[in-house]
Amino acid sequence: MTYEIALAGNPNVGKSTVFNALTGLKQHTGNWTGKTVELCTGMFKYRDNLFSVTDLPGTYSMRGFSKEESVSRKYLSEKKPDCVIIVADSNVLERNLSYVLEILQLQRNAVLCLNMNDEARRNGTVINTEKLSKELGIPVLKTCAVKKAGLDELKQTVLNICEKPSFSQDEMNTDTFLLNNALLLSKKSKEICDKCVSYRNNTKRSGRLDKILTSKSTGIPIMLALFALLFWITAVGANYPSEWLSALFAFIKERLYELSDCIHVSEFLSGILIDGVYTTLSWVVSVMLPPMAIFFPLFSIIEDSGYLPRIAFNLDKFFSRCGANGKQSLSMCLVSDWRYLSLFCR
Ligand SMILES: Nc1nc2c(ncn2[C@@H]2O[C@H](COP(=O)(O)OP(=O)(O)OP(=O)(O)O)[C@@H](O)[C@H]2O)c(=O)[nH]1
Ligand SMILES: [Mg+2]
Repeated sequence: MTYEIALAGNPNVGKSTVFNALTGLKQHTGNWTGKTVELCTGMFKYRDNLFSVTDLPGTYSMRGFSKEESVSRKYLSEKKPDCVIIVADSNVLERNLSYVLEILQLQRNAVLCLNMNDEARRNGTVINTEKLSKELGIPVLKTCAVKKAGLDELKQTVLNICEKPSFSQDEMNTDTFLLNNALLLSKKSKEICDKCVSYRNNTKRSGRLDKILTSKSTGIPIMLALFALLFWITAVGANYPSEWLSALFAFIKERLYELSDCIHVSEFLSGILIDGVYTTLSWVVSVMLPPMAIFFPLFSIIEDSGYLPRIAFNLDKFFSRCGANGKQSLSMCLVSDWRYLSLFCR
């Protein structure tokens, strides 16, 4: 049999990582929001069944109007896949649950995949999957997609749902189903989490840190200071290796002149090769390589720390005034930082 399944959930919860782990493809992943912007489909085989998986762009609600939001909403409401894998970040389940509840309004043949279980365990967040499953009326399981943990159980659960769906598409249009939905939605995310999730103190500490990094008074100054520091370290730090590389290339250039004299290369040819090709290449390498070698590792550290989605959140209000959204700030930041750096380092 061939079944159609979809991966849905909030941005940056690991949908594409689950997708890659299931299909063996290499869909773009990274620690900031809004990487997947279009539908991406792949296949995998499990117990003689073929599954066509669609990785949906991450969204915060069904009511948004950005391109990614409409792509996901349209797919879930019109395409009606055999099963939806709803991916949630176990560390911030309460925040993720409102979208889970919205998806369940449209599609009950679903499984909740509590991803990033490794981090949740480290932070002391304990989720009672049985209770949560009862509350939501769908299977719930824990995964760690980067380590491919929990994926066999996920595939088996998906197969069970596809073979024996809890609701047929017709049933999902009946009054009983709609009443059931109303009951489910009447719970708020907090009420469900209070029953099913317990936290250790450091989760509260990280919540406090989150407030500082995203509050109006401190969020923007911290962000500006951090980027100024990043820019300064890159620009100033790159000058030293740039000078060393220039000196090294100048030394090699002298040797190349000597070599061309020695083997009697014509002035015209040595002009093209040494003054043209070699000098241009060595100039580009000595000017561009050092800032790149400093900027990108530093940016990766910031990415790994999970700060980028906070930047997107902080800037969302400003960007929305010109019809854009906060997620675009990251690509703009990368491009503009890079342009200024290459001018500055010259
Ligand atoms: N620690 C940990 N990190 C994970 C896990 N799964 C995914 N990640 C990381 O989480 C980040 C986001 O993963 P993506 O797969 O790009 O998330 P996404 O939901 O597709 O994001 P959008 O496409 O922006 O909606 C990446 O840095 C992944 O490496 C996990 O189980 N544990
Ligand atoms: Mg993605």
